[in-house]
Amino acid sequence: MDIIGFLKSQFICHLLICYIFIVSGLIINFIQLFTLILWPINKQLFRRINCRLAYCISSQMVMLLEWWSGTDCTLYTDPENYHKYGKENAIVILNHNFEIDFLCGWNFCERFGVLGSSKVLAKKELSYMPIIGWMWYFLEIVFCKRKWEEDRKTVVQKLLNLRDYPENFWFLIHCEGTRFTEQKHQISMQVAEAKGLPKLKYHLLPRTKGFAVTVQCLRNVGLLIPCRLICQMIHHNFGMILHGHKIMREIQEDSQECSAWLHKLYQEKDAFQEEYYRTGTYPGVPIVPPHRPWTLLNWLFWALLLLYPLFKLLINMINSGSSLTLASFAFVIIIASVGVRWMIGVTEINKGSTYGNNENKQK
Ligand SMILES: CC/C=C\C/C=C\C/C=C\C/C=C\C/C=C\C/C=C\CCC(=O)SCCNC(=O)CCNC(=O)[C@H](O)C(C)(C)COP(=O)(O)OP(=O)(O)OC[C@H]1O[C@@H](n2cnc3c(N)ncnc32)[C@H](O)[C@@H]1OP(=O)(O)O
Ligand SMILES: CCCCCCCCCCCCCCCCCC(=O)OC[C@@H](O)COP(=O)(O)O
Repeated sequence: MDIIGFLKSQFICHLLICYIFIVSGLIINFIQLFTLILWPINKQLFRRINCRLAYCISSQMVMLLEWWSGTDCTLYTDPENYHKYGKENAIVILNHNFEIDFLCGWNFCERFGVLGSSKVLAKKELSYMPIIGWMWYFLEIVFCKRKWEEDRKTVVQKLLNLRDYPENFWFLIHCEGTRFTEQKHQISMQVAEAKGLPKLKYHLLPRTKGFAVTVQCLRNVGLLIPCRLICQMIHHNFGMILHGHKIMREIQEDSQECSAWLHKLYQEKDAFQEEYYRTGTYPGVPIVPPHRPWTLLNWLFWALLLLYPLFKLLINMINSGSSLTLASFAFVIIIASVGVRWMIGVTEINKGSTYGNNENKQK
């Protein structure tokens, strides 16, 4: 194993990366709190500043993926539309099968320059998560309880608020509403059968209401939705598929038409996945969008800023020889490790919600 490989496997390095993430994240959350003063005076400035502050947090996780783990994500796309990515607003429909699909999504956002402003229709529980969840509050992320009767008003209102957002953004919807498990798949296929829809082999049945209101709220109100970004993600090499072409004429505003369009799309996605397992490739031209240095530079900035006081503190503590101080320090590290472990747990499917498991019984 080379020296870099050795460092990557060391717990102490993981601890330091987490330290930088937590401390910088909390500092940024704190600054975000102060930016609220701007909201009544200059809303657009508030939004622009928060996009940059959010970038400082989310880009650290992207740095981990692209620089630390050395992962590249491949885009299978139509080269004609490639130049539009990041230059226009878009609704992104991404399948939700894996634990780090959000990180691969962020990776593409970074490479197309929309990471700071990226948005998602996310479950409400994520808004309580320290650092990322709190950061999302300032980005005007749309949260839902996944109970349509309760969500209808708030989701529509939040979407309408985004009409005059001053930065280009991608709005992500995982239409399945939950991550894939065998049990959820079986139940959702029962629903598909009851609705007379074709069965899907690799996807849960999409929920259509969130998508329909997103299309309704973000069209004809100043926002362009020119690209149809349909992402397919696979587990073992983070390959992705994406097709982009004009959407305006294709998606109807009527909810029923929207719903039919979405079901057809998932049937197409299922066929792409089947094709991938058969041939090892997706339709479209594979492109790896170029790296940008900013995620690494941002991380180095925070590392320099925060590691120096940490080491100084450590040296002072060791010199002081006080066992109480050392014990308190060890206690803080244990608490922080448990906190990070809990945050990572949020991404784990086996700790996921029961949404989609027992719905038939409830409804
Ligand atoms: C180049 C580009 C490439 C890549 C870039 C990719 C992405 C980058 C972009 C942005 C990144 C930004 C941020 C990402 C970072 C992190 C975020 C990651 C993840 C967070 C995501 C989540 O939290 S997912 C969970 C929350 N989101 C959703 O649920 C969205 C989808 N859901 C909906 O739209 C729902 O309709 C709803 C939530 C609005 C309402 O929920 P409710 O449960 O009330 O649903 P419905 O009323 O729709 O359900 C009832 C209908 O469904 C039928 N039914 C019943 N059981 C099932 C079942 N098991 N499966 C399917 N359908 C079922 C039922 O019959 C009802 O039918 P109707 O005919 O009445 O509709
Ligand atoms: C430099 C970085 C250092 C990293 C150390 C800290 C790691 C912290 C990791 C925090 C990750 C937070 C990202 C949250 C996004 C999770 C999205 C997600 O996967 O949500 C699930 C829902 O969609 C559906 O939920 P289920 O109904 O399946 O249940």
